[in-house]
Amino acid sequence: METSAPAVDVTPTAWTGRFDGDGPEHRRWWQAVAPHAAGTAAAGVRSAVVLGFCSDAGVRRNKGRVGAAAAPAAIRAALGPLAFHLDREVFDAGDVVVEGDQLEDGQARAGRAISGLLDAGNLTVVLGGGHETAFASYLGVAGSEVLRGKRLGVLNLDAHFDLRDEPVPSSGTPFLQMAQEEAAAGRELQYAVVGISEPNNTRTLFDTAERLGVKYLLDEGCAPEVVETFVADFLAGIDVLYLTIDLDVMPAAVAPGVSAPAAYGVPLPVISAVCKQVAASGKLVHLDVAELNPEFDIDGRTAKVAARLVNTLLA
Ligand SMILES: N=CN[C@@H](CCC(=O)O)C(=O)O
Ligand SMILES: [Mn+2]
Ligand SMILES: [Mn+2]
Repeated sequence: METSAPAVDVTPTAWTGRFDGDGPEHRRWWQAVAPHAAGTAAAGVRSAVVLGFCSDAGVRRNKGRVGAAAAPAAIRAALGPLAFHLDREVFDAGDVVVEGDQLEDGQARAGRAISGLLDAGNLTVVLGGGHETAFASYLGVAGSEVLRGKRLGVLNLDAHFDLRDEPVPSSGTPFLQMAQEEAAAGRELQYAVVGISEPNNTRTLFDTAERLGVKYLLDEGCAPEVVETFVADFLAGIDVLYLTIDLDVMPAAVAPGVSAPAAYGVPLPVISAVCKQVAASGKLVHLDVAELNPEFDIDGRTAKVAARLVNTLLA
């Protein structure tokens, strides 16, 4: 399958990692990932294409701790040394960079790049960026042929609803923006969230979630079997899935490198199980990982978790 190159700001740079040999038995991510423009997909298995979204403009607007613009490079650095056990090819399309406060422009450009990659038959993986990444992802999926006539579901693993009603878009608004776009298109957003922290979402946000018919699980209610049933029920009502992981869904000890670390959080094994479940569903068309802030990461802990989850989702 031929893949077409999206228009991005930064073309892929070399990936690095430990070298144990050139043979496939020694292969690590850094040896397996090829620049997107040079890639062709293996027959039968969708290629994955990684795209960075270097942005913390939305976090800044949302009064958070900025630094997520450096996250795509940090996640690539954490992925590079991992042993490569995947059956699919992986390409790197480079980065879309949000300059200054030009968030809407960056989201639109990333959206076009994602749509092109989806239309070429790829599984797209966006490395955010603050959670404003999610609206870029939505633009990409909604603008793609993969959605035509299909029921879209957005599954967010997050301590926050990100349904803020604000005068300008930010990292706190993407899912309300999606709901508004879907309504304008005569559809209803199918939005579910796993890991909501009650003390970190105001009554207004719960009311908005209720009004929009958002399905959610509180962090304290995320027993493994409960989460599995919740995700299975959500998957049963949709055709195509966009999965977004806000790393602050996990406890601060696991994911310290975020704008808003979680006091409680959903354990990594539960989040990992969700990733396996959605990957096995056959409905996943697009995913992103958001809110990593390398400035606050401890020993690359959060970047390693992000890399591990991306690896799980593509396996
Ligand atoms: N993407 C982040 N969203 C959260 C941040 C909360 C916080 O900074 O405490 C929100 O807007 O609710
Ligand atoms: Mn969050
Ligand atoms: Mn979020």
